[in-house]
Amino acid sequence: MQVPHNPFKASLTGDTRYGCWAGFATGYAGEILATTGFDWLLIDGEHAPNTVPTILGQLQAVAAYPCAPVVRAVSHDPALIKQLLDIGTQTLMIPMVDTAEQAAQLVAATRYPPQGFRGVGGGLTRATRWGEVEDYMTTAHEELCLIVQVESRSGVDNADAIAATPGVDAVFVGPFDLSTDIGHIGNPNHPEVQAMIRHTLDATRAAGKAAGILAPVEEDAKRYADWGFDFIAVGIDISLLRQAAKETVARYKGDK
Ligand SMILES: O=C(O)C(=O)C[C@H](O)[C@@H](O)CO
Repeated sequence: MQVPHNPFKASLTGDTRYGCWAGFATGYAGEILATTGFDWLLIDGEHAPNTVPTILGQLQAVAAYPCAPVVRAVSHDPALIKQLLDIGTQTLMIPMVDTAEQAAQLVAATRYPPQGFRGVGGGLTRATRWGEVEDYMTTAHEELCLIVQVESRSGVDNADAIAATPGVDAVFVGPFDLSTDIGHIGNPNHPEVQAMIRHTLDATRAAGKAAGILAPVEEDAKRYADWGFDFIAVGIDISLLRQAAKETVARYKGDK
């Protein structure tokens, strides 16, 4: 058996890929989303109540569908990264990357020696399909996609070097953290934030890498698509459910 193909990595640039944030932390909800036509799903280990076993369940639940799972870790911890890769994560997103040195460390955490320092799980892991992928250790990196999040003033200042780091496949702007970091709390549309988002996009594309962003408001998502963002999360499952529930109840009970 060969290491599974990663269609998300293969299609990083080209047509804009539309995704949804998956925050319910269950395979059942993830599987529903995977059947709706989104190109990718963000299984959120940063702000949703996920653990390694709940993320595993979601990877298994969506595996049958043409909807690529992207797993976001809660930290830069190499031990956690090792576990996420071992359960079969092939597209990994890491939040709060501020420097090229951090980016290089993250790449190293995803690579076996001598390129990095990932520990060997071998036949114990879903990543190797319990040993069936015999050349996993020499081929895993080819199908692994590392996305780093730029979401602070220092990250934007260092965006060129972060994006150019070998082994970084894409940069994902976190507009809410970025706006908050620079003092425009929760206001990604402030002109200063918009200029920083545009700068990060330009730096990423100049490095030949793909750029992504979260944009749950349609007008914003369309603007970012026009700017050239390659992958955009246009929905958040929890907000979608809440909004639909509120609209439904309002139809019967009014806005009381
Ligand atoms: O800063 C951002 O924007 C993100 O990184 C996304 C948020 O963390 C997400 O949880 C939605 O608020």
